[in-house]
Amino acid sequence: MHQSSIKRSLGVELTKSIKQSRVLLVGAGGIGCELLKNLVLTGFGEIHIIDLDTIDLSNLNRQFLFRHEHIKKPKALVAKEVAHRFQPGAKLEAYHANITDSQFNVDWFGSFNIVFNALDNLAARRHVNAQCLAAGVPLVESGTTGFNGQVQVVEKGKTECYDCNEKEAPKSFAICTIRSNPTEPIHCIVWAKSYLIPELFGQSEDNPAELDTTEDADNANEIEELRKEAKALSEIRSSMGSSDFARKVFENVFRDDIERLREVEDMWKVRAKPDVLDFDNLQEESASVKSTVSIDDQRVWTLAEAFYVFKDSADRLARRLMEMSKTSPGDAPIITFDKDDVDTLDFVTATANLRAISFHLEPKSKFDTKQMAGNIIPAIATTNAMTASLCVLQAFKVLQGNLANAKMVFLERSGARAINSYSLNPPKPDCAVCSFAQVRVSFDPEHATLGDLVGLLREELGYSGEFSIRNDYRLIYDVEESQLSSKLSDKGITNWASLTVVDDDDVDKDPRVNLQLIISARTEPSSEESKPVVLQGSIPDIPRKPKTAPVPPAEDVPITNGTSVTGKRKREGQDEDGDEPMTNGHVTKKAAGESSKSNGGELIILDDDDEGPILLDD
Ligand SMILES: Nc1ncnc2c1ncn2[C@@H]1O[C@H](COP(=O)(O)OP(=O)(O)OP(=O)(O)O)[C@@H](O)[C@H]1O
Ligand SMILES: [Zn+2]
Repeated sequence: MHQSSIKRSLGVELTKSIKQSRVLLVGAGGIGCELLKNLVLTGFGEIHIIDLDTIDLSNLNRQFLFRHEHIKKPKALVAKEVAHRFQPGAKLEAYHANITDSQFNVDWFGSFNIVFNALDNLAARRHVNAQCLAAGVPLVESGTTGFNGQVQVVEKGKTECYDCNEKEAPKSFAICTIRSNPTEPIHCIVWAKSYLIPELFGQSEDNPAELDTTEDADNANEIEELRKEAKALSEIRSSMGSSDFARKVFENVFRDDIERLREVEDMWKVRAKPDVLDFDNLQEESASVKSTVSIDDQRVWTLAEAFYVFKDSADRLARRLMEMSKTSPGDAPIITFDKDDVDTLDFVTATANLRAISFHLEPKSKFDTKQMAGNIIPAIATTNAMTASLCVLQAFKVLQGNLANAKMVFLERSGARAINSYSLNPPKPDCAVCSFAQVRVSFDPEHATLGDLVGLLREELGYSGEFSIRNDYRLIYDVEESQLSSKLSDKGITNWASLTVVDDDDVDKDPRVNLQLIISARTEPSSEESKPVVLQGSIPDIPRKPKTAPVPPAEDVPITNGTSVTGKRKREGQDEDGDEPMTNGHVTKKAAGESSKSNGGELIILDDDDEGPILLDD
């Protein structure tokens, strides 16, 4: 958009603050490329871009700033160079670096008006969240998976932070589901990939990550059964190389095992018993299957085809393993599942489908199996583009100081609307990440000890009871600590370290909220009388932890734990269809031809050729 149209749409005031803003963009991947283009074209005054990665062939389909000739070059630098061409007057700065590096300290974060996260991992997101809270800089957090997208505005003391809500643990499946009672195709795929392949060709794992091995009552019997079967399979394993190998595997898992399960009558009251598969029948039926069938990855194979691929891939893997033992005798060779290793993918697709058919579940194509087994959710350029635009719309509210109208926005396909937005919740009072007080402390790296720091907390900040000090990685001090004379630098505390003091006193003693200590190395030379650890600024008033969490205002839709993208969260009040009650957020369309109203305030008009302008009045 031309600058004068922007001024007309957004108003003089907002256009001016956009121009004067210094913003940081963390991540120049799928969302980052789109966002950078938006920021540059909207006229943001100064944009700093950071990304630790280099460009890969697989990025080119959606990270549109990158071309073939850029492969292996740093994303941040290329993104800067290419985006600069859109707006030659733009002031851009690029860093090919990790955002968690200590050079990007709190003061550096504090030099920006807004930070945008366009990251792909929890650790970096958490880090930026914490730094923005410490620096008091607003953060626009975003993420996408497939067709889903999410944008969240975070401002210390005013909104929930990224960590106010617990994040969902990676998905794992109960052993009994995988082993005995698969009810979805994914259960068969996980069985093939995380159980059968390791047992036959790899190292039998006691605790594969995808299996929940907690020994509760339900699982205990299964674990016992599993051990018995593992033994049978390891005997089969020793027949590898003989012409019987595939038959032995097949008869173990698709005949004997299924027969055993069919006898557990209780299991089949509400669903059909699994079918026993017959090796000889299928051998006959598969005689006419083309030897190239496994190349056909889009079409779901028939039972006979799956059988053919099973036998063929089992033989390929067995030959490979024997070859490997010959070339490196002594080491026990193993083959593990890799979605890009065709032999293992063929084996997983074929065995998962044989199992799916046996349990009356839907078999999957090799292509789908690859996505599911590799936990791949394809990135979708359109979702990234829409999410990046929503980030900019939210940034406008932040710049206008209009947080009351800023929103948590979700893009989704399942609900009635593609875009849903919700008022921002106030910070969770018991969130250890954002409910904190903060002090700055300078220290003399050569002399300061843990005792000096603990002394400062006791004497100047009034900590009398039990408390502990930790950093992101470990405990530095607690009441049992005896090494008070160790130097802080020996404890890994360097310039710009951030430590958290946790008041461990009982609730009845009215413990303080967490205290964040930002520690910087002293710049002026130490004199004889200067203390090794010195509080900067005045003594802060550290609030007490709330006893019970206050109820959020009634008009807000509470946002709690669940599934989504930036933090894998789901909203309370959302029913199974994904239709949630809407409160404030809504998207309305303005009749085509109506003129755009520019009040420099809350209305944002987007031009849409087909439908007329779209008014986002959120
Ligand atoms: N700690 C970090 N510091 C700087 N940049 C980071 C950090 N962690 C992740 N990133 C960057 O964030 C970007 C996230 O983009 P995106 O989700 O599109 O991932 P991708 O790796 O480019 O693509 P995909 O994972 O889908 O193949 C990546 O370019 C990645 O290098
Ligand atoms: Zn929080």
